[in-house]
Amino acid sequence: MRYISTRGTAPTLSFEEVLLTGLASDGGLYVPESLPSFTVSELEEMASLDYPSLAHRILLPFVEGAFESEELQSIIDETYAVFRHSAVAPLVQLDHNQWVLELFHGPTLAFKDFALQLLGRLLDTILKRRGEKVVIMGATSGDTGSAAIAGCQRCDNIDIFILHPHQRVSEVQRRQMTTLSGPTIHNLALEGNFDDCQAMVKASFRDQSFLPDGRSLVAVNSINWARIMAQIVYYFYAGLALGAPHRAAAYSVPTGNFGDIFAGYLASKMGLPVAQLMIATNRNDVLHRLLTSGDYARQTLEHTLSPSMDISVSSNFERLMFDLYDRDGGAIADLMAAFDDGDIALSEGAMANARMMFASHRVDDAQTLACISEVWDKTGYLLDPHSAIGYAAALSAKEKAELPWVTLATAHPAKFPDAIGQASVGTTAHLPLHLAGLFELDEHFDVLTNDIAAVQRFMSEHLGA
Ligand SMILES: Cc1ncc(COP(=O)(O)O)c(C=O)c1O
Ligand SMILES: N[C@@H](CCOP(=O)(O)O)C(=O)O
Repeated sequence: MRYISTRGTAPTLSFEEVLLTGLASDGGLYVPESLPSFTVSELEEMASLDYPSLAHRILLPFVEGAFESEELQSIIDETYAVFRHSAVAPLVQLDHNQWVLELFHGPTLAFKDFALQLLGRLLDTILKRRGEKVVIMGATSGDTGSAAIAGCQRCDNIDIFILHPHQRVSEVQRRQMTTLSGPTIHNLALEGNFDDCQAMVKASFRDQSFLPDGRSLVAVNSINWARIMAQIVYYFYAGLALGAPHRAAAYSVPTGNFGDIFAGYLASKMGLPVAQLMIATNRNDVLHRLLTSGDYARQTLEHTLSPSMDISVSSNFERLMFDLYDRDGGAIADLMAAFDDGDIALSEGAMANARMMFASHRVDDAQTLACISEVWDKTGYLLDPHSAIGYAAALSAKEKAELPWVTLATAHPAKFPDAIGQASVGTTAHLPLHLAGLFELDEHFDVLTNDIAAVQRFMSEHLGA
């Protein structure tokens, strides 16, 4: 399997090379040159597989050349054995035709664990094999940070720097990152928002000259293909449980950086029957406005009750645009250059293609709280604010109400006690036992100004030998 850049001019890479990188050298994102796909009879046979076996079946073609079949299976088995639910990604039915896919049973209570527990293990194996040290740099609006640290802290050959927006993540999210300490783990609280953190990470990947010789950056954000790849699996797992390949389901996905929903799009291209992908956004609704108007216009970032989705530049949308423009890297390079300078309008053909698969819905804070409280009153099920946005969006799809809808429950409600409190449901969500002492542990983080030179100076001064 080879990987190509969405902007057409960077060299094609192997899986091992893609895992060890972030942005392509032309500024694009890597995608597989071609996708594996499954026939109806293969899908029928896959329907009986447990999560780790299904993951192996789906991921093996993507890692070709880097991992043999048995080695991959043992890494996958180890990865999902740390999840607290034996089904790994259980489906819970809340109403007629309404399911939630619980993606929060990993160590840090968010869907990020599915990919980052795996990525950490794949990276560790490759770095040991190559005898190399790398520097991990990531941006988080709350969940990627702790999942990346938890996933990669086993790696001997890394230093890890995670940027989060100062005072813009929940206290539980912050503590989950900042209490994971060690000489190679660095949490940087940036006096800015998530877009600033993400822009700094991307700029650092483009010019890595601030690092000492021999070191290079590896991404843990969804710009790294390995993140997307691992997230494809749970769409198959849910779809097969609900009758695929003979019945199609629709998926509602709380969306920020467009990585999770892009994995659903890939699942459909690989043969899973997907009736619709619903982009569920909070007030930061760039993608909802794009789908409605065709204009891809920047927006001032707002702080909401669903902080992990407080994102206005969705990295992975570029991967979808690449397909919408018939994989024409030159066209994407031109569009992204124009987007750097302002707003862009997508062609009618591209928008028509996008609307064949995607719908969108925007949910504000008041609607989020109303959804948490209505679902609690009706079913006794407590949604976190991000999952509530997904659920409210699924319910909004009235003309498709005959479909089975799967809302991706992307985080555990205990990560957001303030929002749950505001929903006045008369209950609280408890942290699982392994995090019960979170509020007693010491925190370690440095507050830095919103200045890339300051961040890069900090990094080069704090790199291990
Ligand atoms: C809890 C939660 N829900 C939804 C999202 C949005 O997912 P994506 O960025 O892949 O669109 C995030 C952040 O990525 C998140 O942490
Ligand atoms: N919502 C994320 C933001 C980073 O997105 P990623 O999927 O590209 O890592 C977070 O919680 O950190």
